[in-house]
Amino acid sequence: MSSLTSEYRYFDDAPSQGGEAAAPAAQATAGNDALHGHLRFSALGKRYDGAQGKVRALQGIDLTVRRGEIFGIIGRSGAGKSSLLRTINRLERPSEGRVLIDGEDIAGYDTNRLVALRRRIGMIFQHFNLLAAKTVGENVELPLRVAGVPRERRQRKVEEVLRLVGLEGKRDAYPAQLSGGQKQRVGIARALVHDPEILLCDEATSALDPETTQSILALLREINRRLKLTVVLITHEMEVIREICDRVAVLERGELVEQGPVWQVFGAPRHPATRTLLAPLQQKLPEDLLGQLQDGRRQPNDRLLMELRYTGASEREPDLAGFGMRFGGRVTLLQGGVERIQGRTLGQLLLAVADSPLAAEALRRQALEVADGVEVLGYVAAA
Ligand SMILES: Nc1ncnc2c1ncn2[C@@H]1O[C@H](COP(=O)(O)OP(=O)(O)OP(=O)(O)O)[C@@H](O)[C@H]1O
Repeated sequence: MSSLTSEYRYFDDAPSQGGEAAAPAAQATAGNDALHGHLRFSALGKRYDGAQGKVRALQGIDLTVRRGEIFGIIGRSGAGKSSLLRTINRLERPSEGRVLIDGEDIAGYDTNRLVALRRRIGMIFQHFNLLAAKTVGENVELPLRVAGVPRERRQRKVEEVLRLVGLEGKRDAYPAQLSGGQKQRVGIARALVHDPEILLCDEATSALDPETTQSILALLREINRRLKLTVVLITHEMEVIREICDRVAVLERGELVEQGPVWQVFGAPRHPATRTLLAPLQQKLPEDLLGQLQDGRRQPNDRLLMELRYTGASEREPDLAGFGMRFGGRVTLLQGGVERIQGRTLGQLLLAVADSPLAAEALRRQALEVADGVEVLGYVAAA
């Protein structure tokens, strides 16, 4: 769970001569361009001293986030997502293992280097964390002020980032006068004022309605492409991962249980925890059909129900004419659909086949020629 105090401290804990503090880290990574925005966790573990003893929040995490990708972290509540995210900017200190940013272990960083590191890593939050008594412009300007950036440069930067997030006219507005989506745009603008290499998103769209979520995701994608920013996000909204992430990692009880390209993990989830998380996206057999389902054919015109799955693992797309030719008889699409994720076709189709000369097993074999996976569910009476 996020702690508000430490989030505010994020913008606040620079030493008074903050402007000079950026130098050491900048020097340390200079000449290492290929690695900018690159992130690696190595045998990472995190324990907390909880009220009932030690809580093991993370263990043995080995994970690489590549430069410029949008990387999602999912897991049920308490799986360790926030803990992992917050080790990247050392809002949390690892108990074991290492976090390497641009190839460098951040464990030994002193305050100055930590401040410099946090300027290279922007962060946005679920509840935006804007200061209510300050205008949009002042909120965005705050990290620059803390860093001791001269006034004129601050003004220029604030204008630039507000334009980038589509809030040109809102500089003098107060947060209370903004919609949720606009507030998150302010949060994004504030996170970008130091031209970071990495952007951390902590449930950034979870407080927003679906339409606003879409517009914020579009903005994040645009920023990722335009600024070549590495984005790491945690979310409980699987649609967010599907919409914008390149790769995804699944945490379960503090362990990394699955990772891969989104099309692969979503198309064919291997770990039970992943399957549970993705279950809301899966279509279930409609109740009326479930009630009628029988193992064998009782009447000659009973219909065989088959579920065809497209996992993205092959080039296959649902070939409607092919269904008719291969299965014989009448083929009806009862439910389902496919979508394109990262150029792959993923989805499920529930088909009913009536009056086919083929038996169930022969139909299953035919179906495997036109889909990545098939399940014969049984028979139902003719419609
Ligand atoms: N400051 C803390 N002190 C003690 N235990 C903590 C602390 N922060 C997190 N934990 C515990 O560590 C575990 C992982 O928590 P974490 O917040 O990282 O999970 P999460 O996946 O982000 O959960 P959520 O989706 O609910 O935010 C949980 O058991 C949590 O109770």
